[in-house]
Amino acid sequence: MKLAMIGLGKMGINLTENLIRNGNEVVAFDLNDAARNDASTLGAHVEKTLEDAVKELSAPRIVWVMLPAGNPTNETIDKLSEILDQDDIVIDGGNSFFEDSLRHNKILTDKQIKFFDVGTSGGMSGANRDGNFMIGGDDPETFAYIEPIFKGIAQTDGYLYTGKAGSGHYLKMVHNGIEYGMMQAIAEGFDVLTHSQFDYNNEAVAKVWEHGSVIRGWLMELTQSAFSKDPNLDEIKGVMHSSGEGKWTLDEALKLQVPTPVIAASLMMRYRSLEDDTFTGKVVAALRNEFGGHDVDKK
Ligand SMILES: O=C(CO)[C@H](O)[C@H](O)COP(=O)(O)O
Repeated sequence: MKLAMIGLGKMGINLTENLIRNGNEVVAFDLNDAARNDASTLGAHVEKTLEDAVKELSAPRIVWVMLPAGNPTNETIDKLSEILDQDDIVIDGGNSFFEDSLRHNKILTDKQIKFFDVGTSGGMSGANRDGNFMIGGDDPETFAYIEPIFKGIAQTDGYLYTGKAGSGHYLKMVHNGIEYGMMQAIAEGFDVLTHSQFDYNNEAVAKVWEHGSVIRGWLMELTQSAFSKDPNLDEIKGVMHSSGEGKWTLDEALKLQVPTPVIAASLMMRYRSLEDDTFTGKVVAALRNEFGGHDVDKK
């Protein structure tokens, strides 16, 4: 099929390669010259504006938006709602907040443009080959029309049409909440090992856990990969940034009154990691000193 890829960052460029490898024709657009050159090298037809990229397509035009969540995606979808026609199709494959996707769905369906909110998992390598896609959208018939795209670029059984608009990004949000908890647990386990009386080799431990253990999986493979490059992670700081999905999952859990202590704690640990020293820590240390005479570390 022929489609436009809007956004050629880490995910968009890999999806472009995956789409082309699977027989699709890609018209690619990004503001960045180097990214457009990369896409051209991969065999995409590149254009310098969103409007020109869209003009290269024929009806029903399929436009895949692969931009950071928030303003870049919101502004692009607003613009697409102006330049696309009835029955054209917009796919948002980024990590948009599902309520933004519900709003995008309304803006586009008011103009009879079809919208699919697609959670994309598997990182850069999954975007490039055998990825994972969670696809929401109100129109199952249009999904059947675009399904061959996903069949080609996803791992076998690696895509799911989840029904109503918003449900794809909602599922990806919860997926990322789970991801926070799983990574935090792996990290805490290695922290215990590092502080223990035994002399473990982190990479060897990750490797053995990959082979037949209950906790094997891709995250463990990535753990081994990281330790193979930097055995004790001496070269990096323990600062854990976040892009919002863990917070959205927790917000939603609080709204629904569903207990999610692991995801909550994982998110708090990320926030904690952004601070060298915390006022909370000072207060607790001062109180321990006040009631129990426990030592405090002085600057
Ligand atoms: O969706 C992803 C993986 O599944 C992205 O890598 C996302 O950025 C991860 O979330 P965070 O940046 O908050 O760790």
